[in-house]
Amino acid sequence: MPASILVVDDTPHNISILFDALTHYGYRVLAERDGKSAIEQVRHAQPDLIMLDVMMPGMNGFETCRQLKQNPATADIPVIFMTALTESIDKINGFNMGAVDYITKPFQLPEVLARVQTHLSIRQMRLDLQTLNEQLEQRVLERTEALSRALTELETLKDQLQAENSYLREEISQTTGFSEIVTQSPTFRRVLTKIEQVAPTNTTVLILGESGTGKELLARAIHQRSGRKTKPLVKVNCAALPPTLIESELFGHEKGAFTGAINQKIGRFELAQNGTIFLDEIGEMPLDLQSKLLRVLQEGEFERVGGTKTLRVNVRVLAATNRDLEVEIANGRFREDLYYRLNVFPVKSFPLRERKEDIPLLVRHFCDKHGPDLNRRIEVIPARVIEKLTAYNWPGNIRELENIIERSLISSAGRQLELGDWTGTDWRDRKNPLARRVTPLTLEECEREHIVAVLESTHWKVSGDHGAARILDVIPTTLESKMKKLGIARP
Ligand SMILES: Nc1ncnc2c1ncn2[C@@H]1O[C@H](COP(=O)(O)OP(=O)(O)OP(=O)(O)O)[C@@H](O)[C@H]1O
Repeated sequence: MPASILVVDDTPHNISILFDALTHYGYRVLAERDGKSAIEQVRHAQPDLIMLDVMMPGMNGFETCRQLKQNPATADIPVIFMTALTESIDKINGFNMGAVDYITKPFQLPEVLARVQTHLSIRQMRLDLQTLNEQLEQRVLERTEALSRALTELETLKDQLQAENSYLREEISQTTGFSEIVTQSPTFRRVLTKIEQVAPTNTTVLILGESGTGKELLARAIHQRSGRKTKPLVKVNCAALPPTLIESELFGHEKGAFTGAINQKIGRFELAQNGTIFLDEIGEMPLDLQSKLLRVLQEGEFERVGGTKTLRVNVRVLAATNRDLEVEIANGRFREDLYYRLNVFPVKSFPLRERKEDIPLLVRHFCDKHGPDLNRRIEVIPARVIEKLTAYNWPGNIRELENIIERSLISSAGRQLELGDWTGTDWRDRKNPLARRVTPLTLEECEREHIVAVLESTHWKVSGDHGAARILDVIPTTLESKMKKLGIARP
């Protein structure tokens, strides 16, 4: 569509010149002879450009322009003023009215055409820009709406996930409250409650229980739940160290303190400063060292081996044993005062045979714990596998179960757990058929277990001052005949 131009001039001759020239260049030309009718025409024809004479009878060009610019429907149409060279007018006033240009009469047609073209292109560009802006705004609006919808969905999803998360956390903490300790046994849960109560304090805890029942796990849980958790948890296994080395391991030594002490050594108590020390197998601690340990427990003070300087430490002590310390005291192998100092808060970790309801959970836990390393993904744990595992008495407790599951994973090629060649018989059964039975124990089994435990604690010494017969309060020959009857023999 050709651009339309309105020419407003009270002189017909001027109109005619412009009409001819502009139509010649393909523009559509409209004409008016006064300001008032020009405003009418603009309103209804909406031309692309207005050429407006300044000096007109009635309403002059400036006033006509002012009124056009006041009306939002016509304000955007560019106005070019036409003025005779002889006329003295205030051109600035014209620009203030909103005009874009001036041309002078008599017309220099090439100049007129060039100016008309320029202003029509500028107007076209402005219109294009406006359309683009509108399209852009529309798109931004659409995107914002789409985004705000997506955001609403995300918010809902986030709320759901948060709810789910807190539910899961609650469920986990309801199961144990300790992410790494697996149990659903009410008895063991009571143990965990005790752990939870004592953890934030500085109290010494004595963890009792058979080997492999998770005593170390409980010690770690206490440290983790204490105010010392960012400080070290230092473990000392008293059974793993030769008695002669325990002292320097615990308290350190000075250079030259004994043959082989080439350098000064910092002991574990110093390493555990402001943290926790876990004395595993405390029953194995040599008697002569027990008084030194008692002093650290009571005063927080000690000297390095070969040293004279007294060192002070702030260390919380956790100890564990699978021995009956009271029997050890009776046998003169454990200091009574140390026992009372350690036994402030005893916690008993139960043997697996007394919490067999945990077997399915533990089996699943160990499949997940060791499966990835062995490249196994167990999805099915058959009921017959659980039944067979439950029928067993687990003398080695959870550690033994963990080993069996690790071994089973190796022989399970598919997604189902297989026990392989595991027969479920205790190696001790070969010597003693009585132990094959699962709990509850018969009176005779109970008697046998007790006698074996006491004999173990006396290193199989039957008679004499520190012998088992004295502890059991029977004469040695009676004990010997009982041992014979129950099939108890020194290993
Ligand atoms: N309740 C449990 N949940 C998950 N794993 C357990 C649990 N109890 C024990 N375990 C695992 O069984 C193994 C033996 O546990 P731990 O070393 O704590 O026993 P312990 O009583 O300290 O043994 P020991 O007296 O021989 O030192 C560890 O690998 C431990 O992670």
